Amino acid sequence: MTALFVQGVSHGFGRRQVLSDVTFSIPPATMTVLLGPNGAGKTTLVSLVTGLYSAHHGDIQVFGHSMREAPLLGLAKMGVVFQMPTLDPDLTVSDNLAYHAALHGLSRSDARERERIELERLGIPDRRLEKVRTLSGGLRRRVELARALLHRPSLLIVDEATAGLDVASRRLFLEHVRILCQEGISVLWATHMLDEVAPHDPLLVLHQGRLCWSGRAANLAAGTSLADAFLWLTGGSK
Ligand SMILES: Nc1ncnc2c1ncn2[C@@H]1O[C@H](COP(=O)(O)OP(=O)(O)OP(=O)(O)O)[C@@H](O)[C@H]1O
Repeated sequence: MTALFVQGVSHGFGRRQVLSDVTFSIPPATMTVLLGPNGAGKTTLVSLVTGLYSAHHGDIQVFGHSMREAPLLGLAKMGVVFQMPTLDPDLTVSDNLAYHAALHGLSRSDARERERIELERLGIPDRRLEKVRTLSGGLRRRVELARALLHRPSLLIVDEATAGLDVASRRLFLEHVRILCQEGISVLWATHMLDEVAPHDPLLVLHQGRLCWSGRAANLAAGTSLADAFLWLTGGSK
């Protein structure tokens, strides 16, 4: 079943049109990259998919659940790492995760077990009792990923989560997400960083609120570099 189906979505703020007739779908167990320059509309699209706003036009379905008609069913299937960090820095890692688990209706014992598994998976089992404020940016992002996975989502939305991380932390975070895909989770990865795209990734290029290309990244880069093709599509240069 299609993990995410976005059909004819348009949205704007006031008179400003930010997304125009965006249509795409995300197959199961792939990392689909939503690539676009600053201001292309990536975060607005993520906000619509995650139910923060309701799209003015069009339909969004998460595993067949309409985000307009049955948003709670869609959200139950979805984990999100937002562009802006949303952990409470004065709480411990464990308390941040427990709060999220409670929102998703997990029992305390289930939450504790899920926390153990996800912190272990992300290589930070020993940090659970530390306050988030004391962690590096890279570790905080990993905690946010652990939090997004607590309720066992089948679709993970990641919005420019590597911004501000050093090269090693960025690579590690991306590797963790790619492993999740191999384990069967579908991912929508929004970024403007070309080096985060792998040749086999399904790629969506967003420019000025319109999808201007979709297909395998390798096909876009065929005969040229991904950077040149991206700049050509988005009116940069080349
Ligand atoms: N709440 C809002 N009110 C008015 N305009 C907005 C709002 N949110 C976003 N915009 C505008 O919509 C456009 C798209 O913004 P958006 O943040 O979705 O792009 P983006 O691709 O995520 O950019 P970036 O890579 O810089 O985060 C921008 O011109 C932005 O100024």
